[in-house]
Amino acid sequence: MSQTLRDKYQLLEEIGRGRFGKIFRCFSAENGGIYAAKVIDKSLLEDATDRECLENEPKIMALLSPHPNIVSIVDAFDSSDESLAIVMDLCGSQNLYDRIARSGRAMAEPDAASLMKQLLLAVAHCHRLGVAHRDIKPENVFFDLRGATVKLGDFGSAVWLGGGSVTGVVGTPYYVAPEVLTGRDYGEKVDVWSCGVIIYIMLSGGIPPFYGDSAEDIFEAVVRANLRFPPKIFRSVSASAKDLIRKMVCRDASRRISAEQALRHPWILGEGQTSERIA
Ligand SMILES: Nc1ncnc2c1ncn2[C@@H]1O[C@H](COP(=O)(O)OP(=O)(O)OP(=O)(O)O)[C@@H](O)[C@H]1O
Repeated sequence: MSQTLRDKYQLLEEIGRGRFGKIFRCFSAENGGIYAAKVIDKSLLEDATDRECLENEPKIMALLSPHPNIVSIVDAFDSSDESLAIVMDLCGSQNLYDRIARSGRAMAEPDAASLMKQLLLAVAHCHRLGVAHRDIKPENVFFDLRGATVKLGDFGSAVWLGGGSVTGVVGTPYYVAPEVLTGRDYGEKVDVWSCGVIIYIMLSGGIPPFYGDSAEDIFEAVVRANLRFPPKIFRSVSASAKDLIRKMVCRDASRRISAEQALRHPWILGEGQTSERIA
């Protein structure tokens, strides 16, 4: 008989809930480690796409692990029709969304550049292995337990592209790239767009570049892709940061820079320390 989650791990308290399951802190008697266990109740998976995505999640995490800026998978248990459990790195309780929301003001450029560099290292690793995350947003950017290292998580929407492209609307309104919404084939550059939106939000103190009162209004603004830097908000933001955002939040995916190229941009290389402050 195959081993179950509870044979190997002691489940401790619940630390989070997703659409299909719960996250627990857990203890391994075998190595004394403390991890996070995501337990998915398969009966809650309504359609075939959800089922496919969730069954893909541990496979994609295994392909990407280990990487210092990605939540690594440690173990997985699949009881074919009841539940799926993923044991992974335990992250701190604050994600990037909480950090932005709690501070209530624009993040200093060196802090934003240091976080973005780590996120781009994770994204470039995914892309090198043919994986697009497809749901990069501050809520999925976790930190290690010390709160120092970025860990990209939640690969529930990720897809293996294998050098090709896919279709299908996946993602979260503020962060989704226009080519996802227009129904065309798209590739891994959708993640670069989302990272560019995150830089904008970090440097604006929480204001997204494309917004509206409903999901439809946000989608329309995304498809128009009219990127602006209101002087009231961006007056003290460096020209270098804006240049990088423009190159990442670029409507034409073929002209949009890659994650590798973004890592070589002066704002990232100089860790957000720019001498100029011209609009
Ligand atoms: N590795 C982890 N370490 C610590 N906490 C985690 C970890 N993974 C998830 N969590 C916590 O559990 C919550 C739910 O995570 P999960 O990835 O299942 O779902 P979600 O992204 O909210 O939902 P969805 O099911 O829509 O993808 C997170 O917001 C976070 O607070």
